[in-house]
Amino acid sequence: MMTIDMQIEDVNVRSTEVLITPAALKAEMPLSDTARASVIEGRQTIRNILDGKDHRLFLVVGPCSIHDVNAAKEYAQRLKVLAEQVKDSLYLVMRVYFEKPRTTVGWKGLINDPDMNDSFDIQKGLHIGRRLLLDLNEMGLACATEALDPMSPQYMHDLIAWSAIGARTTESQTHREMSSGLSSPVGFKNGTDGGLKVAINALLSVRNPHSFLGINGAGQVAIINTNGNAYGHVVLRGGDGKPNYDSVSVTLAEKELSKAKVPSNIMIDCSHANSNKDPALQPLVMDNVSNQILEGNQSIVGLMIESHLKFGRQDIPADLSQLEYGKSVTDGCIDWSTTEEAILKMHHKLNDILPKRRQTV
Ligand SMILES: O=C[C@H](O)[C@H](O)COP(=O)(O)O
Ligand SMILES: C=C(OP(=O)(O)O)C(=O)O
Repeated sequence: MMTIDMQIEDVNVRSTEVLITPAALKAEMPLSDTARASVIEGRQTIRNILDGKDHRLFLVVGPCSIHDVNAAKEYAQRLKVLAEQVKDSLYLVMRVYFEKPRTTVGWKGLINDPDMNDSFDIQKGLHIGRRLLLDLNEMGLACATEALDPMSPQYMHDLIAWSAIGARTTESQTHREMSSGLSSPVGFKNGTDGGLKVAINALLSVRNPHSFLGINGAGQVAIINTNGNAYGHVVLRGGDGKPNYDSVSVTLAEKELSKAKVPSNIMIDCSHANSNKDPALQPLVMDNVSNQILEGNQSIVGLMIESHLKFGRQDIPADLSQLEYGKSVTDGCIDWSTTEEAILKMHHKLNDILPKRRQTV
């Protein structure tokens, strides 16, 4: 005889667990005056670059993902020194990615599984993430992240100067709605197939007010009513096995942005499909972008570089004591000395020309 399962709710839900509220996490780790100043300066500098009021390029540079706070802090100390050296031409923002969108499955980042052992201690992940962002901002480094889970900005966006919406979520209404309320500028990647239309549609959506379901600081389900975010821009990351950082692709992107009547602000992601996922190719992309600027490009405002202390990537071992310090556990990265060399080269190449371009005031 056929047995019928009468359960109609939570059929596929194993369990739920109540989390700390955003307000309680912030009360445990409040924004210090120094960190606040760093966030304000970071956001305003990037807005000024997007508005053509600051001649510099902004570079989002750092590990593909953060899994080890000590390595992230060591990286940050080096980046801070470099940022000072190149500050006349390049504004360096540290890539502090805690949430990884996966093509299928895999480790989803420090917030989701901080112990990297499928224990999914999100409560711990939120604490570690907020603490690290506070520490980095207190060092005077502006931080960038990918806004993936629509709830996590409530916990730490007050410490973020620039956000990305990734290639897998640029077309998602949920992510466009969330971005319309984010306090930082937001870069929308082109789709994984290389299509730019989804990112341009995102810009047209995100600049408008939205009302949607979310959580408030007290952790209550709420209607979130937003003003719209005027500081959206596209990020070219290549796709479908082809790059799109070259001057022809950039010119085509400019034409599409102009047709959509949105500002011609383009960021180039030197990694992902623009480097065919070979991190060693990223400095070549950086150099090509420098040459485009020397030859008169007016639309490129920033770059993204995946970089860590050590070159390459590693799989997460079952025995975590076997993890190699300072090496990515997601996409491959260039190492620190290559990063330093490539950024200094860009600075020396562009230092004279940048003050003469894009200035609106
Ligand atoms: O930047 C990171 C990865 O490209 C992205 O998270 C997808 O990774 P995956 O294809 O290894 O899942
Ligand atoms: C996931 C990322 O990129 P993309 O969305 O372009 O694949 C990333 O920058 O970490």
